Amino acid sequence: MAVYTQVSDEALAGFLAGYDLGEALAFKGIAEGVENSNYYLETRKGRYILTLFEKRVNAADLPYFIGLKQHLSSKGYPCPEPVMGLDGQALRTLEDRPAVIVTFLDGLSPRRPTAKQCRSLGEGLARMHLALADFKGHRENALGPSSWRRMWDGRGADAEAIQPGLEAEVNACFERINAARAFSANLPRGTIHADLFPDNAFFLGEAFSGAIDFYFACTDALAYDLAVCLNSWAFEEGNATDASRLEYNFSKGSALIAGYQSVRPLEAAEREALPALCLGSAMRFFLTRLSDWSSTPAGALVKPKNPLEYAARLAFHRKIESAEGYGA
Ligand SMILES: Nc1ncnc2c1ncn2[C@@H]1O[C@H](COP(=O)(O)OP(=O)(O)O)[C@@H](O)[C@H]1O
Ligand SMILES: N[C@@H](CCOP(=O)(O)O)C(=O)O
Repeated sequence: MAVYTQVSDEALAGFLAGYDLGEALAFKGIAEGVENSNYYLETRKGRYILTLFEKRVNAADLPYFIGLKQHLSSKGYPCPEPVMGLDGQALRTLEDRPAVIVTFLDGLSPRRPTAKQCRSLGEGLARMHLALADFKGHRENALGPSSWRRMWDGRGADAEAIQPGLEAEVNACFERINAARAFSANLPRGTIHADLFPDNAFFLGEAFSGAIDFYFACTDALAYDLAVCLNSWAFEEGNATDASRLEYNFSKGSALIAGYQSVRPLEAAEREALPALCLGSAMRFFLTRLSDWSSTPAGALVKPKNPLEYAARLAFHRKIESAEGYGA
């Protein structure tokens, strides 16, 4: 579960005294999530999420993330809205951690997204890109292409240990990424979510109702965000023992791209870059998962995510030559 920091009753009461929310009527740790400690909070004013930021989030980035959510909320985009304290600040301290309260978002994260939900998600992603077009904040993508080689160096044996032959496969993918123009091309850039997986998107029925967890958001190619979503929404989930049988679901992928393009049509250069961007974003999640997999001790509170699910995606993308291969 992802509650790394316990909050005492006294600390919570003292913290809430800094807001105009009243006292807590309900306060419960949330099991989902892997990065930070999240609590469900209810007061007479409404329902909220209280987040305490743990070690992987750089405290210096927090004003950027808060500003981004304020910007989206001010445009009516459905996302958690930071709640200000009586001093006008959203970012405060609780149990020696940076902490924020944000509004609670209704909706459910799909376990197995349908093609209709993929289309709606694509629309929601493009609307997010447009709503953020005039956001002034800037943050480099700390997990962008220049970090991948560094993350991979020295990890070949870890990869071989989970699947013989994987080191050579990953090296072959790096050759393909290095040869691709996508990462140096002048693709349209802007503020991207960079982690809009199904567990970070909410739906009411088939309709996208909002996005959460903006803690990887950064300035990067807009089509890279679409590639992250194709990876996380359009592959049929396998299980821990048979991740190699994951397959691209053409109907879901093509619905996601169509939904995106119904709001923001892709430029020719973005279409051309799509296979390399999909390969690159699969590499990014493969590498962070491989690192977590190798460094998480057995019996740890949070179960690391399976890197083989992303090795399967790498193998798929290496064979795709054009955007048509994804149903674009
Ligand atoms: N604003 C919100 N409204 C409703 N539920 C939320 C909200 N923010 C987080 N949650 C719940 O908390 C869980 C963990 O949040 P998340 O931001 O993904 O955590 P982490 O950054 O630790 O991975 C989500 O899966 C969701 O169930
Ligand atoms: N989406 C990433 C892990 C990040 O977890 P989140 O709970 O913060 O979305 C992955 O699946 O590897």
